[in-house]
Amino acid sequence: MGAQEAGARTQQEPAAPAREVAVEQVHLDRVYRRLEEKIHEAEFLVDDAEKRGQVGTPGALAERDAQVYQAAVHLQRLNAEFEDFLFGRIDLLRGKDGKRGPDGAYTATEVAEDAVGPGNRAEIAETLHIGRLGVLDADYAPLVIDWRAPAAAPFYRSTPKDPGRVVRRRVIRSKGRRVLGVEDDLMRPELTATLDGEELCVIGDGALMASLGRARSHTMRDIVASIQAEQDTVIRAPAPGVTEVTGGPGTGKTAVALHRAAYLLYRDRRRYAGGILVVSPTPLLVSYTEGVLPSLGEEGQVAIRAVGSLVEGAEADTYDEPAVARVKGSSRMVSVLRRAARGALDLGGEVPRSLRVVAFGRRLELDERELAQIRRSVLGGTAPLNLMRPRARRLLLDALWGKAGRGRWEESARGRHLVDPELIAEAREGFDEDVSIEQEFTDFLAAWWPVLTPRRVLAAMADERRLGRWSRRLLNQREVRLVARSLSRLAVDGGGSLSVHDVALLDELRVLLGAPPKPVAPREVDPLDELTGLEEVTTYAERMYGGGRSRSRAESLERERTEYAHVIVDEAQDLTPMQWRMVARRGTSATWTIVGDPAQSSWSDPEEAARARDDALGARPRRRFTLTVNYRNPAEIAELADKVLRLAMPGMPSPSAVRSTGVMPRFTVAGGELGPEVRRAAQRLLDEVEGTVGVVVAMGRRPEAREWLAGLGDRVVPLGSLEAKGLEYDATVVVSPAEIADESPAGLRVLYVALTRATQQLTVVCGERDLPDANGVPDLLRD
Ligand SMILES: Nc1ncnc2c1ncn2[C@@H]1O[C@H](COP(=O)(O)OP(=O)(O)OP(=O)(O)O)[C@@H](O)[C@H]1O
Repeated sequence: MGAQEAGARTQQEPAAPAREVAVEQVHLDRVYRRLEEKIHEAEFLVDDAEKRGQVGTPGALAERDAQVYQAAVHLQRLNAEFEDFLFGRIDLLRGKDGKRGPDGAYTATEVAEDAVGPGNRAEIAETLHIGRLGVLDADYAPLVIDWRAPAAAPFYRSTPKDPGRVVRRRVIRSKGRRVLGVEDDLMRPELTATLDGEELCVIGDGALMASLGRARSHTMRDIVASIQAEQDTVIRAPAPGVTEVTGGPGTGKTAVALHRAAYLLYRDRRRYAGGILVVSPTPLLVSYTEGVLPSLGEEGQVAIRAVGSLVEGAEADTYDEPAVARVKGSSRMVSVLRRAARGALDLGGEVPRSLRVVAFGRRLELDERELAQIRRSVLGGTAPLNLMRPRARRLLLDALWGKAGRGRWEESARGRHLVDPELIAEAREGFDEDVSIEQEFTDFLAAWWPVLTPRRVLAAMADERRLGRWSRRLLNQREVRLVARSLSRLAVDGGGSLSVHDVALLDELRVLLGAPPKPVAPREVDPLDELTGLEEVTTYAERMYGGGRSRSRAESLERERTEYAHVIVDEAQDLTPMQWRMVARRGTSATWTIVGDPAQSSWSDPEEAARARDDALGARPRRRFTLTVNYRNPAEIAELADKVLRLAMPGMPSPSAVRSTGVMPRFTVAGGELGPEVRRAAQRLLDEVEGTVGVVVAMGRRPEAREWLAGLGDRVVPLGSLEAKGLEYDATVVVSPAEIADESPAGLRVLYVALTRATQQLTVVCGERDLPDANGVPDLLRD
């Protein structure tokens, strides 16, 4: 259903809602009765499965797990008492053909020619209930259709303009086993449709509005009961290549991306057992969204990671100042790091100028010139630095052997020559062994070609002079100073706190250095891996019954995983070129879904980022979609934010807000100190809304903001402007628009993000720089 084109509603008699709730209650009771039957079966199967498991053949194991899986799924669903296990229903006209799909529903999407009779009268031919999981009755008729099944698509796609077979679309609200209410949309108001001889009635104001009005909590909810047609097209888009989605704030990009992950797993579980990676801009957005997939019944195969946590063992906990971030994120860093990796060979303390060893009773020496030549020759290759080390060692030994050999040759002139190649090879082997274990040789190698870690090289870049050398003609002096200073918080070995942008640099260095891989425990051979479509069996069954062993196996597999079958990038407009490279490494043969909004980009050079994104995606075919409706902000807030959009990106269309609250944004001016005014504004909003209040300040103000708001309780969240990305609150306080806008070259776009976080109310507090007019409206928000 298009949000703008909600289906018509007719006046209903007063008893109708209760009657319709009772009708749905009857159906839900049937569903639960069926699930209870399945539970009894399940208990028997689990019991039986344990016995089969002891047989231990792959076939028996597979069968056991398949049985346990079926049982486990139903048990889990029933016991979890999902708030809305069953949430939808569609009443359909007869379709063109009489074929049924595997879920028992008719497959036709077009209406049969004779489905509508004279006087626009029609009989409902099929009623389908849609839920989080498919349930069949004992005769294999569908009691509930899985929301991702093709038969459920009309629930999301049908609009009054293009209704297909749907006459009435109903959203059912339930809690546990109790139906609480229904909301209907009529897709074919011109019809007089009957179901079992009774006229169809239409209840409520539509599900979408009901859901949008609800108070927000600290976690995102799934939107499975009210996905809109344009969103559904994205969720169900074919997997191959790249699906690119753009849309303004609040158009559901994040929600759609997460539902798409669940959909892809449903459609092709075997392929996506390779893992789906969701890259999110901040840890806050990760914790805000990570509940959605479990609520859709999917969690095992999907990793939601902040862009600063993509490298194992490197968890970013700080943000760089915009000017530093701008350099660290730029693709110029690729060349800087390449030079740094090579230059870091001289980091091993005092680098020896010559190599002296004793072998075959002689003193052998390689001088500075000879050593430099060997190094040049090794560095002529393209292998990662640490992986070049064996070759460097070999060339040193060759050179030393050459010298030892000359002496031998001289001896041979006195009649003791070695000409037999086998003897020569033997002598050489002995020579290598002798030299390699000599302390002088091993000490020399450790200092002359040290094993380098990414962190150590990064820390070495904190030396301004050294970094200046490595970035000659790539960075200017000021940029060198900024980067070096920001890295000075790292210890010499690279230990210490990392910024979000450092992590992409570390990942690049990891590739350049080829850091020796950590020894990994051999992966157990799992007979189920060989069997079509049964991967989920282990996941579920083990989660339910397997206990510690299986969980730790799954966790360790997840940790080992560096490549994914599908990569979803949320807030893609914010990835820097260096971050694109890092993400691309995790999906070299993946299919991709990328969602973002250029108008919300906090990256200063969008064109550079676009080039990096093109490189990351390569020649994969792209499919583009635009989402056009803002489900988050009321029109009053969206209109205010539009003023900043016009300044930040003139000509950029803004999404249309789907609802209006009649409550205008409020403006206040802090006289002198900001703190007391911000606290007052937050307190007032706390009294006015039920859920959360976000207080957005410039990044540099974060510590102060925490103090201003201390003691107001956990419904209030202080946030830096960059941390507000993707989040939403019932009400927001935006503190000093001018400060936020001035903080970086992309400041106006960051301000646009800050202004579009509220679902109900917005207060803008002006500080010294905002130049408020008589009504307290800052200059950036005036017409
Ligand atoms: N079809 C829908 N039904 C109900 N709620 C919806 C629907 N689509 C989106 N929403 C709600 O609208 C809000 C905005 O969604 P979401 O955060 O996914 O938007 P976004 O496009 O990612 O926004 P931004 O670009 O600002 O981060 C969320 O609360 C989401 O649950």
